[in-house]
Amino acid sequence: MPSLPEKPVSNVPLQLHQPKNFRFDSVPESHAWLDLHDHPTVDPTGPDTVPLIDLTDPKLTAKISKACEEWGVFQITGHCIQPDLLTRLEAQIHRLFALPADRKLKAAKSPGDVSGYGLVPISSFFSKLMWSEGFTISGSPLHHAQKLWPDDYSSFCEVVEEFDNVMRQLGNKLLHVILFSLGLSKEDIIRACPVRDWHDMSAAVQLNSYPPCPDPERTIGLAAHTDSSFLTLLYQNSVSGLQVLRPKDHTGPMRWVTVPPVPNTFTVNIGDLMHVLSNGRFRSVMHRAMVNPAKHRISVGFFCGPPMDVKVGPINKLTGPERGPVYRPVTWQEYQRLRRKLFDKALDALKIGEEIA
Ligand SMILES: C=C1C[C@]23C[C@@]1(O)CC[C@H]2[C@@]12CCC[C@@](C)(C(=O)O1)[C@H]2[C@@H]3C(=O)O
Ligand SMILES: O=C(O)CCC(=O)C(=O)O
Ligand SMILES: [Fe+2]
Repeated sequence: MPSLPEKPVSNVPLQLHQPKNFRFDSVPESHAWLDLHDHPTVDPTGPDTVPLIDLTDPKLTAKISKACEEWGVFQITGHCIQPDLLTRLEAQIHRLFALPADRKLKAAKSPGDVSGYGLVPISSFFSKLMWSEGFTISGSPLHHAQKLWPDDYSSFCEVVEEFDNVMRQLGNKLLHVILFSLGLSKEDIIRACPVRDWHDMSAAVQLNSYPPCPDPERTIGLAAHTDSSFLTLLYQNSVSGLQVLRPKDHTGPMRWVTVPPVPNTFTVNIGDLMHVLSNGRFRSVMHRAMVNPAKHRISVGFFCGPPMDVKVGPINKLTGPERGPVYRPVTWQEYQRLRRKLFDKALDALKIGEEIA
Protein backbone atom coordinates (compact mmCIF):
# COMPACT_ATOMS: atom_id res chain seq x y z
CA MET A 1 0.00 0.00 0.00
CA PRO A 2 1.14 3.54 -0.68
CA SER A 3 3.28 5.47 1.70
CA LEU A 4 3.06 9.23 1.98
CA PRO A 5 5.13 10.85 -0.78
CA GLU A 6 7.85 13.38 -0.02
CA LYS A 7 6.12 15.81 -2.35
CA PRO A 8 2.43 15.08 -2.88
CA VAL A 9 1.27 15.60 -6.45
CA SER A 10 -1.44 17.93 -5.22
CA ASN A 11 1.31 20.52 -4.69
CA VAL A 12 2.21 20.46 -8.39
CA PRO A 13 0.37 23.12 -10.41
CA LEU A 14 -2.45 21.49 -12.36
CA GLN A 15 -1.23 22.67 -15.77
CA LEU A 16 1.95 20.60 -15.29
CA HIS A 17 0.07 17.38 -14.65
CA GLN A 18 -0.72 16.42 -18.18
CA PRO A 19 1.69 18.31 -20.40
CA LYS A 20 0.75 18.13 -24.09
CA ASN A 21 -2.53 16.34 -23.34
CA PHE A 22 -0.74 12.97 -22.92
CA ARG A 23 1.04 13.08 -26.27
CA PHE A 24 4.25 11.41 -25.05
CA ASP A 25 6.44 8.89 -26.96
CA SER A 26 7.35 7.20 -23.69
CA VAL A 27 6.17 7.31 -20.09
CA PRO A 28 7.89 10.26 -18.34
CA GLU A 29 9.35 9.71 -14.86
CA SER A 30 6.50 11.78 -13.40
CA HIS A 31 4.07 9.01 -14.45
CA ALA A 32 6.32 5.93 -13.97
CA TRP A 33 5.07 3.77 -11.09
CA LEU A 34 6.89 1.10 -9.13
CA ASP A 35 5.12 -1.79 -7.37
CA LEU A 36 2.43 -2.27 -10.01
CA HIS A 37 3.19 -5.97 -10.16
CA ASP A 38 2.69 -6.67 -6.48
CA HIS A 39 0.24 -9.48 -7.33
CA PRO A 40 -0.22 -11.45 -10.54
CA THR A 41 -2.93 -10.43 -13.01
CA VAL A 42 -5.14 -13.24 -14.20
CA ASP A 43 -7.57 -13.54 -17.06
CA PRO A 44 -11.26 -13.53 -16.21
CA THR A 45 -11.90 -17.25 -16.65
CA GLY A 46 -13.49 -20.07 -14.61
CA PRO A 47 -13.67 -19.22 -10.91
CA ASP A 48 -11.99 -15.88 -11.64
CA THR A 49 -14.97 -14.54 -13.57
CA VAL A 50 -16.77 -11.62 -11.93
CA PRO A 51 -20.44 -12.64 -11.54
CA LEU A 52 -22.78 -11.38 -14.24
CA ILE A 53 -26.30 -10.96 -12.86
CA ASP A 54 -29.54 -10.26 -14.67
CA LEU A 55 -31.71 -7.99 -12.50
CA THR A 56 -34.82 -9.78 -13.75
CA ASP A 57 -33.52 -13.19 -12.60
CA PRO A 58 -36.00 -14.89 -10.21
CA LYS A 59 -32.98 -15.94 -8.08
CA LEU A 60 -31.73 -12.35 -7.90
CA THR A 61 -31.47 -12.08 -4.10
CA ALA A 62 -29.45 -15.26 -3.70
CA LYS A 63 -27.13 -14.32 -6.57
CA ILE A 64 -26.52 -10.81 -5.23
CA SER A 65 -25.86 -12.11 -1.74
CA LYS A 66 -23.28 -14.62 -3.01
CA ALA A 67 -21.61 -12.03 -5.28
CA CYS A 68 -21.39 -9.44 -2.48
CA GLU A 69 -20.04 -11.95 0.01
CA GLU A 70 -17.54 -13.65 -2.28
CA TRP A 71 -16.50 -10.80 -4.59
CA GLY A 72 -17.73 -7.38 -3.47
CA VAL A 73 -18.37 -6.72 -7.16
CA PHE A 74 -20.64 -7.95 -9.94
CA GLN A 75 -21.86 -6.91 -13.37
CA ILE A 76 -25.52 -6.32 -14.17
CA THR A 77 -27.78 -6.69 -17.17
CA GLY A 78 -31.56 -6.11 -17.28
CA HIS A 79 -31.16 -2.66 -15.72
CA CYS A 80 -33.41 -0.48 -17.93
CA ILE A 81 -30.76 2.17 -18.72
CA GLN A 82 -31.17 2.88 -22.43
CA PRO A 83 -28.06 2.20 -24.58
CA ASP A 84 -28.79 5.41 -26.44
CA LEU A 85 -28.27 7.47 -23.27
CA LEU A 86 -24.88 5.82 -22.74
CA THR A 87 -23.91 6.56 -26.34
CA ARG A 88 -24.86 10.23 -25.91
CA LEU A 89 -23.00 10.41 -22.59
CA GLU A 90 -19.89 8.86 -24.16
CA ALA A 91 -19.99 11.43 -26.97
CA GLN A 92 -20.08 14.27 -24.39
CA ILE A 93 -17.19 12.76 -22.46
CA HIS A 94 -15.06 12.60 -25.62
CA ARG A 95 -16.06 16.18 -26.38
CA LEU A 96 -14.97 17.27 -22.90
CA PHE A 97 -11.59 15.57 -22.77
CA ALA A 98 -10.74 16.52 -26.38
CA LEU A 99 -10.84 20.22 -25.41
CA PRO A 100 -7.49 22.05 -25.25
CA ALA A 101 -5.85 21.91 -21.80
CA ASP A 102 -6.31 25.64 -21.16
CA ARG A 103 -10.07 25.32 -21.74
CA LYS A 104 -10.38 22.36 -19.34
CA LEU A 105 -8.41 24.29 -16.75
CA LYS A 106 -11.10 26.98 -16.80
CA ALA A 107 -13.34 24.35 -15.20
CA ALA A 108 -10.71 23.18 -12.70
CA LYS A 109 -11.84 22.19 -9.20
CA SER A 110 -11.44 25.09 -6.79
CA PRO A 111 -9.51 24.23 -3.60
CA GLY A 112 -11.76 22.31 -1.23
CA ASP A 113 -14.37 21.71 -3.96
CA VAL A 114 -15.57 18.30 -5.11
CA SER A 115 -16.76 19.27 -8.61
CA GLY A 116 -14.71 20.14 -11.64
CA TYR A 117 -11.76 19.09 -13.76
CA GLY A 118 -8.68 17.82 -11.95
CA LEU A 119 -6.98 15.17 -9.92
CA VAL A 120 -8.94 12.60 -7.95
CA PRO A 121 -8.66 13.09 -4.19
CA ILE A 122 -6.51 9.96 -3.70
CA SER A 123 -3.78 11.49 -5.89
CA SER A 124 -2.42 13.29 -2.86
CA PHE A 125 -1.23 9.96 -1.41
CA PHE A 126 1.13 9.23 -4.30
CA SER A 127 4.30 10.87 -5.54
CA LYS A 128 3.58 9.77 -9.13
CA LEU A 129 0.88 11.02 -11.46
CA MET A 130 -1.76 8.72 -12.91
CA TRP A 131 -2.27 8.24 -16.67
CA SER A 132 -5.72 9.75 -16.67
CA GLU A 133 -7.83 12.86 -16.52
CA GLY A 134 -10.94 13.23 -14.42
CA PHE A 135 -13.99 15.42 -14.13
CA THR A 136 -16.21 15.18 -11.05
CA ILE A 137 -19.85 16.28 -10.93
CA SER A 138 -21.61 16.64 -7.61
CA GLY A 139 -24.83 18.63 -7.90
CA SER A 140 -25.55 20.67 -11.01
CA PRO A 141 -22.99 20.48 -13.85
CA LEU A 142 -24.06 23.94 -15.09
CA HIS A 143 -21.34 26.14 -13.58
CA HIS A 144 -18.45 24.05 -14.91
CA ALA A 145 -20.12 23.31 -18.27
CA GLN A 146 -20.46 27.08 -18.88
CA LYS A 147 -16.72 27.45 -18.32
CA LEU A 148 -15.98 24.65 -20.79
CA TRP A 149 -18.39 25.70 -23.54
CA PRO A 150 -19.65 29.26 -22.91
CA ASP A 151 -21.86 29.08 -26.02
CA ASP A 152 -22.92 25.46 -26.01
CA TYR A 153 -23.13 23.96 -22.53
CA SER A 154 -26.73 22.74 -22.57
CA SER A 155 -26.21 19.45 -24.46
CA PHE A 156 -23.65 18.36 -21.83
CA CYS A 157 -25.89 19.38 -18.92
CA GLU A 158 -28.95 17.67 -20.38
CA VAL A 159 -27.22 14.32 -20.84
CA VAL A 160 -25.53 14.44 -17.43
CA GLU A 161 -28.81 15.34 -15.69
CA GLU A 162 -30.72 12.59 -17.49
CA PHE A 163 -27.99 10.09 -16.54
CA ASP A 164 -27.98 11.27 -12.91
CA ASN A 165 -31.73 10.87 -12.70
CA VAL A 166 -31.95 7.31 -13.99
CA MET A 167 -28.83 6.18 -12.18
CA ARG A 168 -30.20 7.36 -8.83
CA GLN A 169 -33.23 5.15 -9.40
CA LEU A 170 -31.07 2.19 -10.39
CA GLY A 171 -28.71 2.80 -7.45
CA ASN A 172 -31.62 2.97 -5.03
CA LYS A 173 -33.08 -0.26 -6.37
CA LEU A 174 -29.71 -2.03 -6.05
CA LEU A 175 -29.22 -0.67 -2.56
CA HIS A 176 -32.54 -2.19 -1.48
CA VAL A 177 -31.84 -5.52 -3.19
CA ILE A 178 -28.44 -5.67 -1.49
CA LEU A 179 -30.00 -4.98 1.93
CA PHE A 180 -32.69 -7.59 1.26
CA SER A 181 -29.96 -10.06 0.33
CA LEU A 182 -28.46 -9.56 3.80
CA GLY A 183 -31.55 -11.31 5.15
CA LEU A 184 -33.38 -8.14 6.23
CA SER A 185 -37.15 -8.00 5.85
CA LYS A 186 -38.89 -5.19 3.93
CA GLU A 187 -39.88 -3.64 7.30
CA ASP A 188 -36.29 -3.84 8.60
CA ILE A 189 -35.12 -2.08 5.46
CA ILE A 190 -37.67 0.71 5.79
CA ARG A 191 -36.49 1.17 9.38
CA ALA A 192 -32.75 0.91 8.77
CA CYS A 193 -32.03 2.16 5.27
CA PRO A 194 -30.66 5.72 5.37
CA VAL A 195 -31.98 6.31 1.83
CA ARG A 196 -35.80 6.41 1.94
CA ASP A 197 -36.26 6.96 -1.77
CA TRP A 198 -34.05 7.81 -4.70
CA HIS A 199 -34.53 11.57 -4.30
CA ASP A 200 -32.64 11.68 -1.03
CA MET A 201 -29.69 9.58 -2.07
CA SER A 202 -26.43 11.57 -2.32
CA ALA A 203 -24.59 10.89 -5.52
CA ALA A 204 -21.57 11.99 -7.52
CA VAL A 205 -20.53 11.29 -11.09
CA GLN A 206 -16.88 10.76 -11.95
CA LEU A 207 -15.89 10.94 -15.63
CA ASN A 208 -12.55 9.22 -16.25
CA SER A 209 -10.46 9.42 -19.42
CA TYR A 210 -7.47 7.09 -19.95
CA PRO A 211 -5.57 8.08 -23.11
CA PRO A 212 -3.59 5.38 -24.99
CA CYS A 213 -0.20 4.86 -23.36
CA PRO A 214 3.11 4.00 -25.11
CA ASP A 215 4.27 1.79 -22.20
CA PRO A 216 1.21 0.61 -20.22
CA GLU A 217 3.23 -1.71 -17.96
CA ARG A 218 5.04 1.26 -16.39
CA THR A 219 2.08 3.33 -15.32
CA ILE A 220 -1.44 3.21 -13.96
CA GLY A 221 -4.72 4.88 -14.91
CA LEU A 222 -6.19 4.93 -11.42
CA ALA A 223 -4.29 3.62 -8.40
CA ALA A 224 -5.70 0.79 -6.25
CA HIS A 225 -8.44 1.96 -3.90
CA THR A 226 -11.80 1.15 -2.43
CA ASP A 227 -14.68 3.58 -2.96
CA SER A 228 -16.13 5.39 0.05
CA SER A 229 -19.75 5.03 -1.18
CA PHE A 230 -22.46 2.50 -0.33
CA LEU A 231 -22.05 1.27 -3.85
CA THR A 232 -20.60 2.47 -7.13
CA LEU A 233 -22.05 1.73 -10.54
CA LEU A 234 -19.37 1.85 -13.20
CA TYR A 235 -19.89 2.16 -16.92
CA GLN A 236 -16.84 1.42 -19.09
CA ASN A 237 -16.52 1.77 -22.85
CA SER A 238 -15.32 -1.20 -24.93
CA VAL A 239 -11.71 -0.91 -23.74
CA SER A 240 -10.63 -3.18 -20.90
CA GLY A 241 -8.78 -1.78 -17.85
CA LEU A 242 -10.71 -2.33 -14.62
CA GLN A 243 -9.20 -4.90 -12.26
CA VAL A 244 -10.37 -6.09 -8.83
CA LEU A 245 -8.22 -7.64 -6.14
CA ARG A 246 -9.15 -11.21 -5.18
CA PRO A 247 -8.00 -12.53 -1.85
CA LYS A 248 -5.84 -15.64 -1.52
CA ASP A 249 -8.08 -18.71 -1.59
CA HIS A 250 -8.09 -22.40 -2.50
CA THR A 251 -7.96 -21.56 -6.21
CA GLY A 252 -4.90 -19.32 -6.05
CA PRO A 253 -2.85 -16.51 -4.47
CA MET A 254 -3.95 -12.92 -4.07
CA ARG A 255 -4.47 -11.70 -7.64
CA TRP A 256 -5.79 -8.93 -9.84
CA VAL A 257 -8.73 -10.07 -11.94
CA THR A 258 -9.79 -8.10 -15.00
CA VAL A 259 -13.44 -7.06 -15.19
CA PRO A 260 -14.02 -7.17 -18.95
CA PRO A 261 -16.26 -4.61 -20.60
CA VAL A 262 -19.55 -6.30 -21.49
CA PRO A 263 -21.82 -4.16 -23.70
CA ASN A 264 -24.75 -2.57 -21.86
CA THR A 265 -23.69 -3.72 -18.42
CA PHE A 266 -22.67 -1.79 -15.33
CA THR A 267 -20.14 -3.01 -12.83
CA VAL A 268 -21.43 -2.62 -9.29
CA ASN A 269 -18.95 -2.55 -6.46
CA ILE A 270 -19.39 -2.47 -2.71
CA GLY A 271 -17.96 0.64 -1.08
CA ASP A 272 -16.74 1.31 2.45
CA LEU A 273 -20.07 2.64 3.76
CA MET A 274 -21.86 -0.58 2.74
CA HIS A 275 -19.04 -2.44 4.48
CA VAL A 276 -19.92 -0.44 7.62
CA LEU A 277 -23.71 -0.77 7.19
CA SER A 278 -23.46 -4.55 6.81
CA ASN A 279 -21.11 -4.71 9.81
CA GLY A 280 -18.37 -6.13 7.58
CA ARG A 281 -20.41 -8.90 5.96
CA PHE A 282 -20.21 -7.31 2.53
CA ARG A 283 -16.64 -6.13 2.18
CA SER A 284 -15.61 -3.16 0.05
CA VAL A 285 -13.49 -4.27 -2.88
CA MET A 286 -10.05 -2.97 -3.85
CA HIS A 287 -9.88 -2.05 -7.53
CA ARG A 288 -7.74 -0.11 -10.01
CA ALA A 289 -7.68 0.91 -13.67
CA MET A 290 -4.93 -0.07 -16.10
CA VAL A 291 -4.24 1.65 -19.43
CA ASN A 292 -4.14 0.43 -23.00
CA PRO A 293 -1.29 0.79 -25.55
CA ALA A 294 -3.56 1.74 -28.46
CA LYS A 295 -7.05 2.58 -27.34
CA HIS A 296 -8.60 5.45 -25.45
CA ARG A 297 -10.55 4.14 -22.48
CA ILE A 298 -13.30 6.04 -20.72
CA SER A 299 -15.33 5.13 -17.68
CA VAL A 300 -18.05 6.75 -15.61
CA GLY A 301 -18.39 6.07 -11.91
CA PHE A 302 -21.74 6.76 -10.26
CA PHE A 303 -21.21 6.91 -6.49
CA CYS A 304 -24.30 6.29 -4.34
CA GLY A 305 -24.35 7.23 -0.70
CA PRO A 306 -26.57 8.34 2.16
CA PRO A 307 -27.87 11.91 2.50
CA MET A 308 -24.85 13.96 3.57
CA ASP A 309 -26.08 14.68 7.11
CA VAL A 310 -27.15 11.10 7.94
CA LYS A 311 -24.88 8.95 10.08
CA VAL A 312 -24.35 5.38 8.89
CA GLY A 313 -23.48 2.61 11.30
CA PRO A 314 -23.96 -1.17 11.36
CA ILE A 315 -27.65 -2.12 11.05
CA ASN A 316 -28.89 -3.34 14.45
CA LYS A 317 -30.40 -6.52 13.05
CA LEU A 318 -26.99 -7.48 11.68
CA THR A 319 -25.32 -7.33 15.06
CA GLY A 320 -25.76 -9.76 17.90
CA PRO A 321 -24.14 -11.24 20.98
CA GLU A 322 -21.53 -13.11 18.93
CA ARG A 323 -20.66 -10.08 16.76
CA GLY A 324 -21.49 -6.67 18.15
CA PRO A 325 -21.21 -3.50 16.03
CA VAL A 326 -17.70 -3.36 14.62
CA TYR A 327 -17.78 0.23 13.31
CA ARG A 328 -18.89 3.54 14.76
CA PRO A 329 -21.50 5.57 12.85
CA VAL A 330 -20.26 8.22 10.46
CA THR A 331 -21.71 10.54 7.80
CA TRP A 332 -20.42 10.27 4.21
CA GLN A 333 -18.93 13.73 4.52
CA GLU A 334 -17.05 12.87 7.74
CA TYR A 335 -15.85 9.64 6.18
CA GLN A 336 -14.56 11.36 3.04
CA ARG A 337 -12.68 13.77 5.30
CA LEU A 338 -11.17 10.82 7.16
CA ARG A 339 -10.15 9.22 3.87
CA ARG A 340 -8.40 12.39 2.78
CA LYS A 341 -6.31 12.07 5.92
CA LEU A 342 -5.86 8.30 6.19
CA PHE A 343 -6.71 6.85 2.75
CA ASP A 344 -6.75 3.04 3.05
CA LYS A 345 -6.54 3.16 6.86
CA ALA A 346 -9.81 5.10 7.17
CA LEU A 347 -12.10 2.07 7.46
CA ASP A 348 -9.97 0.59 10.25
CA ALA A 349 -10.04 3.95 12.01
CA LEU A 350 -13.83 3.57 12.32
CA LYS A 351 -13.50 0.32 14.23
CA ILE A 352 -14.90 0.61 17.71
CA GLY A 353 -12.03 0.64 20.17
CA GLU A 354 -9.50 1.57 17.46
CA GLU A 355 -10.42 5.19 16.76
CA ILE A 356 -7.29 7.05 15.68
CA ALA A 357 -8.76 10.19 14.15
C1 LIG B 1 -18.34 11.16 -3.94
C2 LIG B 1 -17.06 10.98 -4.19
C3 LIG B 1 -16.42 9.65 -4.30
C4 LIG B 1 -14.97 9.98 -4.60
C5 LIG B 1 -14.81 11.29 -3.89
C6 LIG B 1 -16.03 12.03 -4.36
O1 LIG B 1 -16.28 13.18 -3.59
C7 LIG B 1 -15.88 12.40 -5.84
C8 LIG B 1 -14.76 11.60 -6.52
C9 LIG B 1 -14.76 10.15 -6.13
C10 LIG B 1 -13.45 9.43 -6.42
C11 LIG B 1 -13.33 8.91 -7.86
C12 LIG B 1 -12.00 8.18 -8.03
C13 LIG B 1 -11.67 7.24 -6.86
C14 LIG B 1 -11.94 7.93 -5.51
C15 LIG B 1 -11.44 7.08 -4.35
C16 LIG B 1 -11.35 9.32 -5.51
O2 LIG B 1 -10.25 9.66 -5.14
O3 LIG B 1 -12.28 10.20 -6.05
C17 LIG B 1 -13.41 8.29 -5.44
C18 LIG B 1 -13.92 8.94 -4.16
C19 LIG B 1 -14.42 8.00 -3.08
O4 LIG B 1 -14.85 6.88 -3.35
O5 LIG B 1 -14.37 8.45 -1.94
O1 LIG C 1 -12.07 3.36 -14.66
C1 LIG C 1 -12.29 2.39 -13.97
O2 LIG C 1 -12.42 1.25 -14.41
C2 LIG C 1 -12.35 2.53 -12.46
C3 LIG C 1 -12.82 3.88 -12.01
C4 LIG C 1 -12.95 3.95 -10.53
O3 LIG C 1 -12.61 3.05 -9.82
C5 LIG C 1 -13.53 5.15 -9.91
O4 LIG C 1 -13.86 6.13 -10.61
O5 LIG C 1 -13.66 5.13 -8.66
FE1 LIG D 1 -13.30 3.33 -7.74
